[in-house]
Amino acid sequence: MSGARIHVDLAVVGGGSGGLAAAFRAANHGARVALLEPGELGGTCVNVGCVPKKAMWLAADLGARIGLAQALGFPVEPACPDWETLVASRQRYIANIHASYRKRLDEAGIVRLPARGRLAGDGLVECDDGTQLQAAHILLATGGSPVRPDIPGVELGIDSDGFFALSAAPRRVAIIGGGYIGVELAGVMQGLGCQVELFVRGDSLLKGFDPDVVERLQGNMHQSGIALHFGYSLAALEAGGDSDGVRLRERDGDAGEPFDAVILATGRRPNTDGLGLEAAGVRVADDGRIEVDGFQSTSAEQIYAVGDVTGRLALTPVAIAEGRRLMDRVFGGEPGACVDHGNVPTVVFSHPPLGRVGLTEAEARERFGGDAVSCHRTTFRPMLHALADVQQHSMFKAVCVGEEKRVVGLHLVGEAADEILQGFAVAVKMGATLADFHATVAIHPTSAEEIVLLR
Ligand SMILES: Cc1cc2nc3c(=O)[nH]c(=O)nc-3n(C[C@H](O)[C@H](O)[C@H](O)COP(=O)(O)OP(=O)(O)OC[C@H]3O[C@@H](n4cnc5c(N)ncnc54)[C@H](O)[C@@H]3O)c2cc1C
Ligand SMILES: NC(=O)c1ccc[n+]([C@@H]2O[C@H](COP(=O)([O-])OP(=O)(O)OC[C@H]3O[C@@H](n4cnc5c(N)ncnc54)[C@H](O)[C@@H]3O)[C@@H](O)[C@H]2O)c1
Repeated sequence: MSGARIHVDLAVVGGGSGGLAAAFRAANHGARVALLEPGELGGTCVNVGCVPKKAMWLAADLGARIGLAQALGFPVEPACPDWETLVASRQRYIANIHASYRKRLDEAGIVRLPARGRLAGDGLVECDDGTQLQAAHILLATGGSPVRPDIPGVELGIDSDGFFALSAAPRRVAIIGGGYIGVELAGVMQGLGCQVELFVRGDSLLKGFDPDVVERLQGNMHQSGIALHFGYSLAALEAGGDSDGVRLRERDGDAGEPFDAVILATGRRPNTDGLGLEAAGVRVADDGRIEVDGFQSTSAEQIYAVGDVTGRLALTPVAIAEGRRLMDRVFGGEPGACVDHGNVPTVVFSHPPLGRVGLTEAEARERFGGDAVSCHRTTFRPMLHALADVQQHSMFKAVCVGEEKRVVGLHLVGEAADEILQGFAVAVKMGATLADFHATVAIHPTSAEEIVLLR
């Protein structure tokens, strides 16, 4: 392909969740599509995000269940998994996804270019292998990358990409950052037999989630043996001296004992470097994200962006939905097609998982006024944990508005919260009231029934 100029209806820059979904949908509408991806197909989610994370989470969850099984009389001993076997099975799963994408792209007639692209103006996309794409429409779906704090010794740490490249389990691990990734990796690594300490700047984990369920999660994480350090200000990473380890130095404090690995989970930023955005007239916000309107259009004609590069909700299903709806609009004859970013459910794959859909109590009070809001909570021990006499509790909370008690927020933490939330998200999106929940007969005995029984 090198040196060739290819004419297409759509050039997709980035073959992650959003780019692939858009490419398939556009091809389905009859468009001629080319997709540029210099790395593995599937982007962050498939290669260094949701998929490998969930594989490790499932393994950690299994480990906890071996302990529960033992308590119920099964003749088994909790043990750490063989890391190599676990990673090999994870990577086999991912290789199958790559193969499936390649096959689907070929079947859809989408031109696949293993190259990095940049905008060259007037509908032209230049690829780093010399190919030029002349496109009627261009979609930017370049995702994001981890950011590291600007401190001395930062290169001694690894980020989430580095976590997925580990060839063995570290014994002692420090994780910096109390967002999604910090919390998820803390639970995963503790569950896989590492000794985890989580260092957080603020006074709680998961800012933006409902504080009641977060507090319950913190209790469960502490119970599982994770050491939580709040109000921690990291000043530097230092080589561990005689050992191979890495020490954390706190601002105005001492460097502690060395860790075998330090994971920096301090946020992500959109991938826009070298994309030629300015010259093409694509406006970039101060924080580096590509600005788009509600229809995914950028400030430049016929150039669109979806997913993490737009810096809105950095979730795979959001990137996919944005890509599909955009292509329904551009090639599918649906001029009003766009994504409703309200009531998007999300789950943090902590141990146990924590999920939300809709507003937190504080957000509801601000939007509707304090008097209009009522909250309904339950805390309980799931049956399996009670049987095994494990002190892990679930907490479910509904935030309701008005006399009719419309449910505007649902916040769950506890076993199976990840699977329970999806169906209830449909109900919240449809405007269900607490009375609708009560009118639904419970499924007994389950954790989910606690939601339709909330008082
Ligand atoms: C550790 C981790 C766990 C996560 N877990 C979850 C989860 O459980 N659930 C969930 O919903 N979300 C999760 N996410 C978020 C999710 O992965 C992202 O929201 C999603 O991948 C965004 O998709 P995207 O298409 O915008 O970008 P990406 O999937 O990042 O794809 C962008 C692609 O663009 C390519 N690219 C970049 N620059 C260029 C260029 N110039 N030319 C051509 N190609 C280029 C990149 O190589 C990449 O493949 C997780 C993220 C991380 C990091
Ligand atoms: N289960 C999921 O759906 C899932 C999982 C992982 C990631 N994601 C997506 O990816 C996005 C990025 O995740 P993330 O965890 O990287 O970001 P995040 O914004 O959720 O968390 C980053 C954390 O790092 C902290 N931090 C930043 N700089 C720091 C510093 N110098 N020292 C100490 N702490 C510092 C922040 O206070 C914050 O708590 C999420 O917002 C989410 O949308 C989703």
